[in-house]
Amino acid sequence: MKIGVMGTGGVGGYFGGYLARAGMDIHFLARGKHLQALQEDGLEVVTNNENFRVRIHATSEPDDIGPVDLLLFCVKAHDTEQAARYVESMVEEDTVILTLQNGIDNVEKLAQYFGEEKILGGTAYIESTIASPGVIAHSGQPGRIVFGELTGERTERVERILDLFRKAGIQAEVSDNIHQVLWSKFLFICGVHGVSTLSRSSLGLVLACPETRELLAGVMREVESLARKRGVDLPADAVDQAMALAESYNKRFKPSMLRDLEWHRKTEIEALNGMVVRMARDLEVPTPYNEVIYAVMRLENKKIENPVWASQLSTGD
Ligand SMILES: NC(=O)C1=CN([C@@H]2O[C@H](COP(=O)(O)OP(=O)(O)OC[C@H]3O[C@@H](n4cnc5c(N)ncnc54)[C@H](OP(=O)(O)O)[C@@H]3O)[C@@H](O)[C@H]2O)C=CC1
Ligand SMILES: CC(C)(CO)C(=O)C(=O)O
Repeated sequence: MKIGVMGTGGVGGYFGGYLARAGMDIHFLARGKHLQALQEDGLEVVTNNENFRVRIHATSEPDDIGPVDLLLFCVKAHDTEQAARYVESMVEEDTVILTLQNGIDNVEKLAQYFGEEKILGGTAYIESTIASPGVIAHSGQPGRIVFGELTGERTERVERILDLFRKAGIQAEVSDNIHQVLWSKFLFICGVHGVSTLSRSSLGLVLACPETRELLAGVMREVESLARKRGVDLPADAVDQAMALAESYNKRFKPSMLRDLEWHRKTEIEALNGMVVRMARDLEVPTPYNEVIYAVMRLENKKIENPVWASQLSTGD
């Protein structure tokens, strides 16, 4: 099976690295200094218990790769549409596209572009990032993928992809209700990413302060109300489950949105709490906590995207 990776970052570089090490026919799209390092020195994956470097085919030209059987979609949610246009030449009739991104509208965006029948929903449970050009650093538990057909069917293509992941030593499972999986994770990360980033605090600190802990649960409850209004079949105790999951994380855990903010990189706020606010307005679901997070984080994104404007309004007489 010929595999393409759209976005060789924390997620694409980690899982793609394992697939490459297992000898799979895999091709990576990257750019800038990261691409140069990948081409010159290979891809290095650094984890808690093992480090490895593997020679890979990395390029910024989709035409150099050509059509693939499986395309792993691993860019930030705000890059989904540009990336979809970019990889057009890699997608043919039987190509399967598996998104491992955070957010709940990536499937829909990809389906609009390529057709729903090509898309598998998925999510990654992992803490990983590009530590330096060519190097993916991972921490915490081994990365895990949950994915499935949008219809919930256990198809032959899903079995083949599961087999591929497992042969590469990647923990993976198939869900017969991927919409529920995506919404449960969305509820979790809108709370955890939103409150940790707003307060510039690790998850342990957020949980240790009663007020931010209540804020965290409140953000999650708003997402739960929205999901129920949209008819998403979340478990009855979705918020309790998400809070228990938050408790199970390392106390020093910093979500990727907080890391992005600290490194002055555009955050995924539009695809997370911003998405909640927009959908909730249409459905008349009150989401005041999410609105505050969105307003503050939207400003942060504007400052990152337009530093000259930000400094003109911040300094001087
Ligand atoms: N990292 C994590 O621990 C987790 C992340 N996720 C989710 O997975 C998704 C990916 O996250 P993550 O891997 O951290 O993101 P990264 O920013 O680390 O990786 C995305 C990569 O895609 C590259 N890219 C984007 N557009 C193009 C393009 N047109 N051509 C070539 N390269 C391109 C980016 O390059 P550039 O930097 O130049 O923009 C970047 O290197 C997000 O939705 C995230 O929320 C989910 C679970 C955990
Ligand atoms: C919360 C976590 C680590 C789940 O894997 C995540 O999705 C992220 O930080 O982007």
